[in-house]
Amino acid sequence: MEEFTGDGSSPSSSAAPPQRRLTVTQRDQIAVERNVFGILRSLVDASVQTQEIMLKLWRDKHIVFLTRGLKQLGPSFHVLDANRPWLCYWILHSLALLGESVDSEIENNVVDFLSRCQDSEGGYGGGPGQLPHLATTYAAVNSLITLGTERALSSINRHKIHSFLLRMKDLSGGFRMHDGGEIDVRACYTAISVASCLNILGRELVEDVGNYILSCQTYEGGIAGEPGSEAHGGYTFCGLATMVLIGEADKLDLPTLIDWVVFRQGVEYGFQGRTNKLVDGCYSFWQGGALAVAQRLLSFVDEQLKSSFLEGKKVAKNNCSTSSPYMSEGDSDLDEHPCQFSDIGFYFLERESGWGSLFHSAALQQYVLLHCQVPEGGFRDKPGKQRDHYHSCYCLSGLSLCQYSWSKNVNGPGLPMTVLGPYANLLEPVHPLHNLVLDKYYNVHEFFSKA
Ligand SMILES: CC(C)=CCC/C(C)=C/CC/C(C)=C/COP(=O)(O)OP(=O)(O)O
Ligand SMILES: [Zn+2]
Repeated sequence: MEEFTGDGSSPSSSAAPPQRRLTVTQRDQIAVERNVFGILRSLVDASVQTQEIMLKLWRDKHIVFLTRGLKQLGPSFHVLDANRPWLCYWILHSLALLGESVDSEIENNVVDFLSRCQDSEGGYGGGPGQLPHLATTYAAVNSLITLGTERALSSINRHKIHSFLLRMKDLSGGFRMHDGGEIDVRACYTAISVASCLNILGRELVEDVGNYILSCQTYEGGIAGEPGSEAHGGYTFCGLATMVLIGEADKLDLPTLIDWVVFRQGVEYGFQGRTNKLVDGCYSFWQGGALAVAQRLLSFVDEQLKSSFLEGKKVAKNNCSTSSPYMSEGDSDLDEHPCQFSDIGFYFLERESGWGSLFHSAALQQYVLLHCQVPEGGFRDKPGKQRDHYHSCYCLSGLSLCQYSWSKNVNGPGLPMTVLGPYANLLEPVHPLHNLVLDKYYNVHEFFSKA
């Protein structure tokens, strides 16, 4: 076989120092390898570009879809007629997560519309003149907090809402959704969340609600809507958040609850709402939110694991005590200072996340961006389903939780490594107990702490 030197000159037998020689086959091999390397590199580049495109958050399209929804809320809008405060919240909160604010005309329309939904005896109904309901009260209050202006916040009749919440309180400790309505964990959460944000949370509202929630934690570890029912992600979030807001999260069986929630993340990377059901984008918030809350409860989980190990049994569930582990010394006199309960949610934000994310947050972002995001704007439950405002709100809320899930503090910066896709995907951070954009929460906390 003819030989070639490595630099292409003729073979030489002179006394010159021996040069490394390559055979034709070797040269061909190098050429082929360079080629393959080049092809691989362009494939990798192309796939990075494709990924950047596929994993891109289509902000502008979402903003158009959401804003259009808000403009349709007028008197001629009859779809979801009893749910219009919800539509306001889903849309306004989604826009706030995207860092968008609404113009003053829309803002005034929303404030006027919600004022017409406010009952003269307190609370908000699903539309003007409708029965006040806890779910729509939560949606209306969160909408007004998200608007955040003086006009929006002062349109809320806090004292009347307080009477409405007291009227919904049941002897069991739980709350009814409306006069004569069902008692469930959703009602407890919406009542306590609203009272906490409005700085009207006192002992009379808190009394025994913890015991009611404890009676809903099931053998699986998750929380059901009512005693004896099946554990569900929506109620697990509501139950856990309520327990934190009243300072009693340590009474839940936290290790089992966390176990149940983390195993709800499926092979599709999304979360399912309950055992053996399909994954759905909205559980990115309900289940992801429960874990975002739980990751700040490390000290209680440690305590429970230690005591269950030492005692060889589960922690007693009804080990009631009135002092809250969230409060600083001297805060125990709650009867004289009932509004200190409202500060629990505020100080919760200072609790550090001991573990980092408890779920696969990059995988969940992939599910939301690739399978739930509709490129024309909006989000859906899963491929094959239509986009809607509810799924847009909870997919975006879950996405935000993922992006900040490795930050030590809730208001720490979103770390580039934890944002899947381009960094421009980064959303605003949320208060995980209320699902309000953090700045909006700080604003309302300050506004009503003077009251
Ligand atoms: C603040 C507030 C009002 C919170 C609500 C929380 C929430 C989402 C509760 C879930 C209710 C529920 C049992 C849905 C099951 O629907 P399904 O059977 O259609 O869905 P699945 O198959 O995913 O369980
Ligand atoms: Zn859903």
